[in-house]
Amino acid sequence: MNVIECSNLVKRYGSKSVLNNMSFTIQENKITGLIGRNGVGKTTLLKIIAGFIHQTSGELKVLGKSPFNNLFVSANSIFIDDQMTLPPALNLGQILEEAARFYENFDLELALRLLDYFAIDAYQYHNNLSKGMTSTFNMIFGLSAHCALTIFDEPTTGMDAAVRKDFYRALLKDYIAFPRTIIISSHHLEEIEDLLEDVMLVKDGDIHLHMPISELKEWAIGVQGKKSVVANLTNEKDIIYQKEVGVDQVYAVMKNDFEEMEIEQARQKGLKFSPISCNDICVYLTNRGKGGIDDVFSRSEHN
Ligand SMILES: Nc1ncnc2c1ncn2[C@@H]1O[C@H](COP(=O)(O)OP(=O)(O)OP(=O)(O)O)[C@@H](O)[C@H]1O
Repeated sequence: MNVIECSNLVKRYGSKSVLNNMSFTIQENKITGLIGRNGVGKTTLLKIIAGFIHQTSGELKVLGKSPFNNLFVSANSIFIDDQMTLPPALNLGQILEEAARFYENFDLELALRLLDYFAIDAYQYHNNLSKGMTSTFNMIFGLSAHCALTIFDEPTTGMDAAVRKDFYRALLKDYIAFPRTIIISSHHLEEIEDLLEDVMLVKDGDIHLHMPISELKEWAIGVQGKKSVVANLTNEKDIIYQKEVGVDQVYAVMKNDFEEMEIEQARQKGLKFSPISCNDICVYLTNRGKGGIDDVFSRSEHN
């Protein structure tokens, strides 16, 4: 079953177009990573899915319903980010108790055990928490809600490395015990890739790539060697990244659609092949085409 069905989704803020004709589906009980550069529209998309804001046009069904202002979607989904506003008059323990009354499958016992593990006092108030503790509490809230659709928008903001690691482990353990559809947006693909089943890469207001992480791991290949030999091999291929690595030597990254035999022949001509991490593939694919940061400095050095 598809938990999310989205076709030709458009979102504009005034004259600014953020999502352009986006179409995709997300199946039930999968963990999907939403990846993209700053400002590409990840939060906008997630807020539309959660029913917080309305799309400008296009069709969106979440759990079979149009999500905007829909009580069924609200009761069966949760959106966690670092801007969550929770009742200021209630302490953390009381907030969790109230949440347990709203969300049918809320695991209050788990929430209290996690609170205790992360040394967060249940009598504290949300407004008084540090940045990292706020994210940790929000994560506990989102995890314990056990909603059919759970959305984490950059959930680890402010968390230290140890807490981040614990969070991902808790998420995985809880997902195994209670499978559900989870979307995580993050800038740290390398940290979450072991958790993910699918990756959705957003670029220019559209889904640039949507595939299982296992396929993404083999999607690209790096080749290094003499410029003319590399050029011969990569002729007519879409190079997604290239840099000079010495005198007459170049390193290039491209989609891996080579036959085994082509690679073997190229090796015999002195070329070296290497795998590319999922994180690097996403960085290369979402490059803004303005060169690297070094170019900014080399231009000012030349002035
Ligand atoms: N309420 C709003 N009014 C006007 N523009 C907005 C509004 N919310 C977001 N935007 C703009 O829409 C674009 C996408 O923002 P969004 O927060 O969805 O990006 P993002 O991919 O989540 O970014 P980041 O990775 O930095 O969190 C940005 O250019 C942002 O300035």
